[in-house]
Amino acid sequence: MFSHKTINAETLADADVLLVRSTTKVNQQLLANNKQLQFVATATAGTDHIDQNYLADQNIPFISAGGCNAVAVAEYVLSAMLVMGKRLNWQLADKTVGIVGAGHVGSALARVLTVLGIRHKLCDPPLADAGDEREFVTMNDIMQCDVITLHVPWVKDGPYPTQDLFNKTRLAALSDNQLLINACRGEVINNQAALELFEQGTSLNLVLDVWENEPSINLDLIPHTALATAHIAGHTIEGKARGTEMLYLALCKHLGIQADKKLSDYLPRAELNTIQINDKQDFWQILHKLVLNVYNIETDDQHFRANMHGAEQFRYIRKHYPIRREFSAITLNTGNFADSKAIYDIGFLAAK
Ligand SMILES: NC(=O)c1ccc[n+]([C@@H]2O[C@H](COP(=O)([O-])OP(=O)(O)OC[C@H]3O[C@@H](n4cnc5c(N)ncnc54)[C@H](O)[C@@H]3O)[C@@H](O)[C@H]2O)c1
Ligand SMILES: O=C(O)[C@H](O)[C@H](O)COP(=O)(O)O
Repeated sequence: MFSHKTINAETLADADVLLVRSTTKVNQQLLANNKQLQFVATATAGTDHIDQNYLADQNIPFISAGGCNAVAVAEYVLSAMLVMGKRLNWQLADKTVGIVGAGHVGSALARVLTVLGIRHKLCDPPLADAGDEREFVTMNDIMQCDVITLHVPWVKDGPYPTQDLFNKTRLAALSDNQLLINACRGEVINNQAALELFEQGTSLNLVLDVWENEPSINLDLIPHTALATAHIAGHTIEGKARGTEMLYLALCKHLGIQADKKLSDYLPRAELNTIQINDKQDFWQILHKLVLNVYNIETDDQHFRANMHGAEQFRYIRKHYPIRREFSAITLNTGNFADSKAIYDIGFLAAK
């Protein structure tokens, strides 16, 4: 096992299989001394750290763990919306959410919003052009939404680039009645442009989990953000374990061996495993309390602001991220609460 500090062309010279996460850049330089690699995989949804063309040229099979942390990111976005909705004095039920990128994460979020009755629109030109039958809107329509949340891969060129999707023009077009959330890749928002607009007095509501040039991010941007975290939107224990399980299954298949381990055998019981609902409160109060009980983005935000002074801290915060669970780890006693179904439909478990 290697850390980002020790993995290099020499240490990988005799590797047969390479399993990574997002901080290891897999390219010709890293694999320069290796003549025997048979399989590469990343336990992440994003693949921008992998030179897939190089692997294909070398006939090295590659897989990623698309979808492993989609639920985690959707829960992160919901927590952000609930916290920001309260700060902005919004009724979330009256707001429209624009989801850019309708893949695993965008679709998981759309499912949650559908259950909650929150209007939402999807923008995904690659899927629309490929014949996906869902209804899609343009970026111009997305720009009118109250909440805009980004779930695209980092793509530098080609027909659907996402780098700088939110350039200075788009950022300047947003009002202080809108909320922009980036939990995909930092390079999708031009951070320097955002900083310049803030310094000119814009009051954009910006939630950033991901940053340009991680881990050496632009520290000056942090105080201007409404909520800031260290690329942990997908870091539930379930999300990480699912990614590992996907790689394990793919590697077993590649090696022709029987997989005999299951993710469910390894997940610990949640510390806070049962919540009792007070059915005198209204649905949105209960939802707010439940979601923030399981994942309160403000806790991560405060920790980030207090400790984030440079690249080493960025890495440290991510590496030492506390155990975070998904709603599905928590059993609820909803008593006579009339809207229990919606709560279960966003992932919580019903007590037997
Ligand atoms: N912050 C985190 O912890 C975290 C966790 C998971 C994923 N991510 C990032 O989020 C991205 C999305 O994750 P996913 O699992 O949903 O990936 P995915 O591949 O399932 O979905 C991405 C979607 O974006 C669409 N897309 C591509 N270019 C687009 C464009 N120009 N405009 C609109 N849509 C476009 C694709 O067609 C696809 O449907 C990943 O690539 C990764 O970089 C971050
Ligand atoms: O792409 C992904 O899946 C996420 O960004 C993921 O959370 C990255 O996590 P890391 O590999 O950096 O721990």
